[in-house]
Amino acid sequence: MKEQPILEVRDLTRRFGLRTAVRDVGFELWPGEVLGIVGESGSGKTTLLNCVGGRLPADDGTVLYRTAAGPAVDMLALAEAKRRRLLRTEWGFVHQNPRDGLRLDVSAGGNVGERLMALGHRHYGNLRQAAIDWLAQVEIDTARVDDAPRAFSGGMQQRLQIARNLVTHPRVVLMDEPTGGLDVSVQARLLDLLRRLVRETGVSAVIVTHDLGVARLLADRLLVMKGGEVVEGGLTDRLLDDPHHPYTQLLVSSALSV
Ligand SMILES: Nc1ncnc2c1ncn2[C@@H]1O[C@H](COP(=O)(O)OP(=O)(O)OP(=O)(O)O)[C@@H](O)[C@H]1O
Repeated sequence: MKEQPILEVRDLTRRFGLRTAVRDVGFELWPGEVLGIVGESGSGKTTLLNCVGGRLPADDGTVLYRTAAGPAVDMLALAEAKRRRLLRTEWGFVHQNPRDGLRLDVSAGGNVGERLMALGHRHYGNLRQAAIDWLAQVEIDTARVDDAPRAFSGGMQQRLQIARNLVTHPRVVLMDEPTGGLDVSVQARLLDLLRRLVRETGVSAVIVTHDLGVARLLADRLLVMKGGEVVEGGLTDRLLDDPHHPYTQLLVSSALSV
């Protein structure tokens, strides 16, 4: 059977009052692909991601998702309960600030295990073992399994948020500046980890970042946004080595000069 995109976004538009934050944006995400969305601050990246991930209503457009069961559904037109169930069982969302994606007063193990519980897993020993396995995967000392993430460093919290998202084996993960707000050395380690995990799990991912270095390391393909619109898209190496649109040329040359 011919491979089909797992996600097809078409003509997505979102306005805030008179300002159009995202205008007629479309893209496809293929199975196992990492798509990076880059652009300067205010270009609409986060708004786009939030609309695709059901965190913000869109004014227009479709988000066609090919479900694990087979049929494609428009996530924006689904009944709320169905949409929530799919988001919980087949999607993940990694926030820039791990505090937005974790329960800070619940133990690290609980943060990972409760996602499995939400899918109906009940066996305590298995939940705990899965949590321990995932802490190890994201390089958190498993002796910290009972500690609350409030006491973790920013890098550890972010790795825990990633474990919490991946433990359920989602098919699509959306990430908003996953390495933003971290020290450069912590960022580098997290980037290596993310790169390994997306390869090993084969998850399809959309990653919003303003950092072209992050985009180059993680993304197979890039979309460049400016003023709410996509101005250029293409394979990461081609796009960064030979940008066609003047705005992309500016982004690339200013990233090289810092
Ligand atoms: N809740 C909101 N209310 C009003 N305007 C908003 C809101 N959220 C975003 N905007 C506007 O929409 C536009 C796109 O913002 P968005 O946050 O999506 O950009 P971004 O590319 O993600 O930027 P950043 O990297 O700084 O987060 C901006 O002009 C912003 O001011």
